Amino acid sequence: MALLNRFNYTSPPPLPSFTKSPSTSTLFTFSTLPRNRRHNRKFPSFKLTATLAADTTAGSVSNGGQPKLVLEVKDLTAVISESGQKILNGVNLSIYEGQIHAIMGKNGSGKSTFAKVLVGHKDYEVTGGSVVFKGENLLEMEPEDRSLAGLFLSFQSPFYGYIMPKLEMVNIKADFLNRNVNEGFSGGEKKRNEILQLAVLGAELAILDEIDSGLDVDALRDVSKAVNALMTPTNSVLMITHYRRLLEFIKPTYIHIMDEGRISKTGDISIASILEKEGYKAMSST
Ligand SMILES: Nc1ncnc2c1ncn2[C@@H]1O[C@H](COP(=O)(O)OP(=O)(O)OP(=O)(O)O)[C@@H](O)[C@H]1O
Repeated sequence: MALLNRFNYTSPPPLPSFTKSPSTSTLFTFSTLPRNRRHNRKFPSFKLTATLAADTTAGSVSNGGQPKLVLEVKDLTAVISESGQKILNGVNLSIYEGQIHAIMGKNGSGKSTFAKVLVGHKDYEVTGGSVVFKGENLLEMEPEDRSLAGLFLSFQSPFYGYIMPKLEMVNIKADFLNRNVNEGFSGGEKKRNEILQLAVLGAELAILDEIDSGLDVDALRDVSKAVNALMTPTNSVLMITHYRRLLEFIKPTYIHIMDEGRISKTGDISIASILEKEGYKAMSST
């Protein structure tokens, strides 16, 4: 029985606690949507094996005591457009300003699909649920409109003066500017380049899909440093990873486990430690 795939939006739960020792392309979501933020104080709660309850407002910024909701995903279901195969089976997730959320999960559990659905990738069709991004109904927007609204942006033509300090921050040599984006870059350099996009564009919500894949330890440190340096009280990050080492560099407010197209568990960094020691069987909902 899945114990954690249900959200209770009725009352603010206590802080997370555990009672049990219990692939793809990289993309970014950039938000420059109008500031008609909704001050929504609905909090999800969860149950993990014995007891886990997560107040996902932890780590969020309080302006006048009111955490600001950046992304609210409710019961999101989606299929592959071509085949109709169901991939997302009711994703629920709330991200508040200043938070870093990590999604982990077995291969094929739907992590990247979730990320792509958020940016309106044409391969997927949303069949149910809702996604509110800073008060806007994301699902009503065409992918182009999401891009125009700042949801997805591909870095094309840098403004030299503006990005020089950013280049330094992510440890990229200035000759980068003389090359076309991603032309002649190694895998690790591409990752740094992608983080540079994030640096330049100042994403408010960045979705980082396996930014740790293919990076050597120095590059991982650089990339993580850049992400951390970009965090402000109003920035948020949703990162997908298989490995705890990234989470040691970029410390998540919450870790979610995706299983068969839904978030089945939520907790703190200890989830990653358990995963590393025991594998996903330790996350089994039985
Ligand atoms: N465009 C597509 N066409 C066909 N199948 C797809 C497509 N996109 C996703 N899938 C399938 O949907 C399932 C979920 O894929 P997804 O890439 O979201 O998983 P994931 O959790 O990111 O996996 P990994 O950890 O290996 O990156 C997989 O079985 C995958 O083969």
